[in-house]
Amino acid sequence: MTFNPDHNFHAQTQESIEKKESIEDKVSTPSAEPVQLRTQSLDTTEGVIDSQELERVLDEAAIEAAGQGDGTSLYLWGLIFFAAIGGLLFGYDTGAISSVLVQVGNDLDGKPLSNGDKEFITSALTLGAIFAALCGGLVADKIGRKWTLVVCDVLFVVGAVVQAVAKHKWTMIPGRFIMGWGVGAAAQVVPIYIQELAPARIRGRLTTLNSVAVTGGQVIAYAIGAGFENVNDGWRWIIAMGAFPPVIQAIGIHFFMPESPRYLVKVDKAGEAKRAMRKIYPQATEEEIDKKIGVLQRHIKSTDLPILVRISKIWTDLPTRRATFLCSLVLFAQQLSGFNSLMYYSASIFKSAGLDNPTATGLIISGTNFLCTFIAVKWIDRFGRRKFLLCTMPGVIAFLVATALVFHFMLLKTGGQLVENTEYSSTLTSLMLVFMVLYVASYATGLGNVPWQQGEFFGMDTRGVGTSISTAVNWSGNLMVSSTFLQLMEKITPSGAFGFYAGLTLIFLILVYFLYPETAGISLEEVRMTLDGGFNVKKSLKMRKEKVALWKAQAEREKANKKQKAEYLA
Ligand SMILES: O[C@H]1[C@H](O)[C@@H](O)[C@H](O)[C@@H](O)[C@H]1O
Repeated sequence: MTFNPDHNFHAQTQESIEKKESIEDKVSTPSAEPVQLRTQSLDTTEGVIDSQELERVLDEAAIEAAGQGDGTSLYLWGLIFFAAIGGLLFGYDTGAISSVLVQVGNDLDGKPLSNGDKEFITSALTLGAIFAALCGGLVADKIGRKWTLVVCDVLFVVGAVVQAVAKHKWTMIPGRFIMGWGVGAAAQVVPIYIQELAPARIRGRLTTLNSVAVTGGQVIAYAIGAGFENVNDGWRWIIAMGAFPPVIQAIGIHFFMPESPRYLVKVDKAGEAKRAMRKIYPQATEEEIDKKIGVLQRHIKSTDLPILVRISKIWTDLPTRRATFLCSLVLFAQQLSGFNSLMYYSASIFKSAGLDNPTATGLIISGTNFLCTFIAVKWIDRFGRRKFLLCTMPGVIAFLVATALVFHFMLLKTGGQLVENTEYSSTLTSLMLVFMVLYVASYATGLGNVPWQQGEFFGMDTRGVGTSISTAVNWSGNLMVSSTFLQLMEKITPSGAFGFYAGLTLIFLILVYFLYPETAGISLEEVRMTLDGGFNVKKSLKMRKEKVALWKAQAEREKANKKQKAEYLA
């Protein structure tokens, strides 16, 4: 048989068009039979189908057929940039506190802050964020994603101004509490907005951009903090600077950002949704846009249950209960591994340890966290979420223990406590820094990022409620660490505090090993099937193994095809 180099490509395109048409037929024909797709059947008539999966296939088919790259447009990137300012502010406002605490001196109430005051100020933001996480999703459903972001911007600005002009602790604390509402709501809404805009094929990757924005915001906060280290009232400027990005975002929202098409369809504004879609997908035909709107309408109809029903499903529907438990577990583990004790108080620790530029040194911590986030973003899908956690959590434990040991020897001469103005061994101080950096690197590649992939554990109808609960659990863990760390160091010494986090992380590692299934590369439908009847870790690993074998075979085939084509052309 003679080889026709174009044969495979025509066949593929034809196949994808056929696949797309057959799926679209099913979508627009309520009485149609279930479609056999990939490894599972999707019943569009009962609303069993996960529309993300369906959308993904539609996107893929449309893109493959039209040969249009990954389906993104400059406009879409612009939208994601403006939305990610919310993540940047989350990072900036949580990261800035580290330098603020060491620079505030006697500026509040004319006396230095006690450890309790520092913890109170820091955790006021976290407390606000817990409340906001619980109701951010509901507000976004009521007034839309775009206007919720505007509300966040207002909260960011008001919170920043109140803190920047504060003369008393009791002005500073409410200012941070208000800001916390902005942070918590933005943390909830930005990923939702990005997810609803992004083409399904790169949705996961675009969502992790939010993590990049958060950790990037923390680096910027540390860098600005270091810049203002020796400036009079510098801490007020550090906080005040957090008031500018929200203004830029609000302008972007006003002139540039459309409401999420999904939300528009939900509130019966299909015309506006179409206009938004046309801008987001300039390469799509009018027919494709109509089909996408059809998918959204059908899907919203099948998943738009009353809020009380959705909340009760978290408990009554067993796979959803397990999903909520698992997501809360790893998001709690993320916080109780103690990372934010460094994010919030590293400058205070470094100052007590006698380092000259504590905030600038802290940049190593936030910088490592930021850079290692990219490792997670790049490899998370290929390597697998479970594997990432199981490989990095032992590193977190080991380097926490190592840090605790170094502290133990370093602080022998001051009775185990960090005492300011003491000359500590420079070798041990450097070793402390090295182990802290390694600890942060292990944290950021696993625990810092993997738990935020939580959305894939839930069905569309419970995703909002389920992730609100687990996000609130995350902020609660954050509150526990931020409101106790300094006193914990006082009571059980720094070495005891880090050892304590190591012990907690070990317990979480054991739980992850026995309970956390692999979700990478498994379709959303399959993830839910995995949680049916138990946590089914083994089943999920088997499924993934089969998938990986399938991909490998496919990759081999593609390679052989390419080789054959190259040989033919030669
Ligand atoms: O994933 C993020 C990230 O690791 C941040 O650096 C940390 O401050 C947050 O608490 C966490 O949720």
